Amino acid sequence: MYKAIKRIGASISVSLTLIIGFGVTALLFLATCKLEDDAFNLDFERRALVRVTTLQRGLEEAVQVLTVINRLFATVDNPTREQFHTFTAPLVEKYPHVQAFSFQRFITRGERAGFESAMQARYPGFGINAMVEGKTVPSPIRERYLVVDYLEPLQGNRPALGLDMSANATVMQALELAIDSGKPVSTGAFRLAQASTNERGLLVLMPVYRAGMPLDTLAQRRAAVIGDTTAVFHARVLLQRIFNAAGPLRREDVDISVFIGEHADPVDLVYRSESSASKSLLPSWLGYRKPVRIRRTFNIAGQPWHLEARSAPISLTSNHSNSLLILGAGTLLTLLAAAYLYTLSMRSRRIQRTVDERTAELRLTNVLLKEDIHARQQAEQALQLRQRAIEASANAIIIMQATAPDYPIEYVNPAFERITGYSAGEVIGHSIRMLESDSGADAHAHGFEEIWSAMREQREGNVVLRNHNKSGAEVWNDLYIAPVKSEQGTVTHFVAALYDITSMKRYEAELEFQANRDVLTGLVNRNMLRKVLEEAMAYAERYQRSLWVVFVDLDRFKFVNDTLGHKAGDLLLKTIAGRLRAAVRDTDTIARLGSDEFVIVMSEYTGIGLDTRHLHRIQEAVAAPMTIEGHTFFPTCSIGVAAYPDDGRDAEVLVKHADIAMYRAKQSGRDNYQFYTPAMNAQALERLRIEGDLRIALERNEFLLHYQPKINLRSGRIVGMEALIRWNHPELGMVSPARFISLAEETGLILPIGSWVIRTACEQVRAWQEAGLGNMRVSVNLSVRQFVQKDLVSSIAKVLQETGLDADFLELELTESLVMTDVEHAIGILRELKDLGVHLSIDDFGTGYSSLSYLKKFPIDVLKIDKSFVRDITLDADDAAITVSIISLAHSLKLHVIAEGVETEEQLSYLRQHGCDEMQGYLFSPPVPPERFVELLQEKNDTQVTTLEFSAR
Ligand SMILES: Nc1nc2c(ncn2[C@@H]2O[C@H](COP(=O)(O)O[C@H]3[C@@H](O)[C@H](n4cnc5c(=O)[nH]c(N)nc54)O[C@@H]3COP(=O)(O)O)[C@@H](O)[C@H]2O)c(=O)[nH]1
Repeated sequence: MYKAIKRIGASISVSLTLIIGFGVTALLFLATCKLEDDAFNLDFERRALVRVTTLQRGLEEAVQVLTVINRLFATVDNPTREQFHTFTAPLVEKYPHVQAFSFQRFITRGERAGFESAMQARYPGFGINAMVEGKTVPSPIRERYLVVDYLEPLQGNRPALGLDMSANATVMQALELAIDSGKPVSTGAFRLAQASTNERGLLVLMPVYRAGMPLDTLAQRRAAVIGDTTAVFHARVLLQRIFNAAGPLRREDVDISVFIGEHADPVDLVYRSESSASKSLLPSWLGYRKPVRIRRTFNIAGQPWHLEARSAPISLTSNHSNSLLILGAGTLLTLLAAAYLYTLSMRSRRIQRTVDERTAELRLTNVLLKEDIHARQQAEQALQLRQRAIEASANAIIIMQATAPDYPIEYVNPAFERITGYSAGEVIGHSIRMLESDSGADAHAHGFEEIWSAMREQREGNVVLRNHNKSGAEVWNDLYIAPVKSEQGTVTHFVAALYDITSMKRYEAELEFQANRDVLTGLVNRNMLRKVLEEAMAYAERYQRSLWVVFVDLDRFKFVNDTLGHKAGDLLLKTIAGRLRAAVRDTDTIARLGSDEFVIVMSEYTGIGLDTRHLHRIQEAVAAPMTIEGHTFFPTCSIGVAAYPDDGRDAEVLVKHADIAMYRAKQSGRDNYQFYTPAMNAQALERLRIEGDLRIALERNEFLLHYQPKINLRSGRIVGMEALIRWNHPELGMVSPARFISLAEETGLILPIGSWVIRTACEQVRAWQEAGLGNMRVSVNLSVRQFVQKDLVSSIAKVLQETGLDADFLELELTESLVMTDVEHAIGILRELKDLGVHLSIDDFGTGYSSLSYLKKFPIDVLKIDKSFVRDITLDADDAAITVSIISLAHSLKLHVIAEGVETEEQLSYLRQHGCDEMQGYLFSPPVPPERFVELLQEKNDTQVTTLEFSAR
């Protein structure tokens, strides 16, 4: 853009220079031209006027001469031809511009012949002639002739001699004027007889009157006229001679046209002088200036003359030397200036171009330089970025020289120190060998061998290393090594990337742990147990050894869990896990299957046989008292054992059989161990069958209720009864609730079954009331599932309403563990039930860990002492003490207290002695069918019931 502007500027300056230069030059030229033209015009005008004056003077002079000649005739009467010759001869000589002097005489028709013959004597062949179409021919007969009589000089004018001029109107017209005026009169132009060409001439006439004749009037003059003296002028010659005679007027730069007439009528043109310049073949407009014209009209002898002087078409150079000089000089200067400027401009342009080229080159160089710098910067930035990236890398980067055998370290990044604990200063220059921890026994340590061999073979290598950092902590590293080659392809270095995969390994271990371990206790889980067991079986098979699968289940764990919560339960489980670990051999595997179920895999090894002492050790370990959240427990466990290969060759089968055996141990009163027998398997199968039958028992109406009386210990009367379900199985006979209630709980069948129980009990009691058997209260056991069902209260209200039993005669028995599982929730439900009007009783009281503070909040009516305390009440001081405490506690809380499982008089006596309110047990009656219960009512309540009577029954 800048260049273009400069170029335009240069062009403009040159153009301006040219314009101004030419403008000034033109102005100067024009001004000078004007001056020169003015001067020329003046000069020309002056010279033209000189010509006009010369012409005028010449003509006047001729007229003067004519006047002189005419005086000859006025002075001398009828002068002779010789006289005429003598008189005119000097005049002819003096005035060469006069073609001839003549005397023209009027001759009448009659005089013609005489005249002609007289003349013929002197001039043979003479005749009066006339001019016809330029030729002289004998004049026709006329009345009067005006004949050229005297003619001087004759030479050159002979054709005119004898010429009759009377036929020439021009001549005659002028003659008349001359006759009338008595003055010389010039004719117009006409063709002269003596002229060889078509050139014309003129005559100046002056009348010749007869001597002595009066001439005062016109008529006198016309009458007196005899002829005229004539000066004959050959117009061109006349004018030529006049002008020639003028000397200085002979310049050829003036074109002169002379017309005998008032205007420049071409017909009247008698003379034209052409300058040599006007004869140029060049057109006038081409380099010639416009001619200057001077016109003058003057009168000579009554004849108007018109003269036009025209400057010859001269070139601009003539008379314009100065202006042309100026023009030339100006043009030259302008051109020089323009050329100079142009040269300057061109030079400037050349310089500019050179500068531009240099600039472009420089720019290109600059661009290339910039690109180079940019590329370098980028390369540098890339290097820096890589350097920073390496520096910032979370992984250790190590660069080693490819110099065997040590391959010294040349560079380590900050992550290296973070991972290994070694600073750059500590390792640079040293072999990577220093990183190898002394862990020869570690299989992963062999990874370093792979690194060394990779470096020796100059190839890539990758190993996972379990190593130790500087402080000795275990670290897992994933180490990649790769050779770094020079441009020539020589391996100069090795670069190693050391990834700290310790966390990943830990996480893997964690995952593995979670996949195979029980999170709570850290023991092997069910999944891992199978693997361990399969390995152990394979080992046992290979070495023909025995193998035990020991199923350990804590007794009453559910109680702890339900009463103290999961946290306490977890603590208990962890404690038990630790105890089991301590109780078994290192080679034994302990697994936790869930809840309080543990499985121990015991293998027989050489010198380490399997016997029941191992089981005892487990029992003893578990049974050690433990205190959790201030509560002391004496946990026990039930153990089932299945032996490989006798009890199964499959891991699952073995565990299942051990479970069955454990179940049997539970049934056998807990805190014992049982070895699996095929019979147990049959029982387990039966359990499954019961479960199936249980689902249809309600529909088949196979359930019935037995009622166990509750006896007031003061009155000895039946004051109520507990409704206990019975299942009259079509094949198994009467099935105890102990065999199916827990199963019904597990399957959820307890809800419809429990609902049936409540309704049936209410109907029965209401029926008895209506039958007049008294207003006794019936208690019904409520399972956990029933207690937590949402419509419990409403469904009970509905049953009461539908059966018509007053709520006061219904008592709901809830186990201690049930209400202590979620105390706040339990309190809410209990209050609702209480609001309904039913009685509430805590069953199995004393077996759990009821908080007294909570107990106070429960809106309960009765505490039922568990039969396990009653059983040994007379044998075990603790049980006796607990029983007494419960009675005392109940009373202090203004609750009734009832003891169950009373079988002996001693028990009864003890309870009565310590203020127990009621009792229930075989001592009085087992649970009995309704009909029997009616009989009992009738039997017992109608008589005074005493202790003795109980014994007697
Ligand atoms: N949720 C429900 N549970 C019920 C229902 N019916 C019974 N049960 C529970 O089943 C368990 C076993 O009951 P059962 O075999 O009927 O045993 C009861 C009595 O027969 C027995 N008992 C009564 N007196 C004595 C005695 O002197 N000695 C002795 N060894 N046993 C005796 O005690 C059982 C009653 O116990 P409890 O309920 O704690 O009062 C049992 O847990 C029942 O609760 C039911 O309909 N729903």
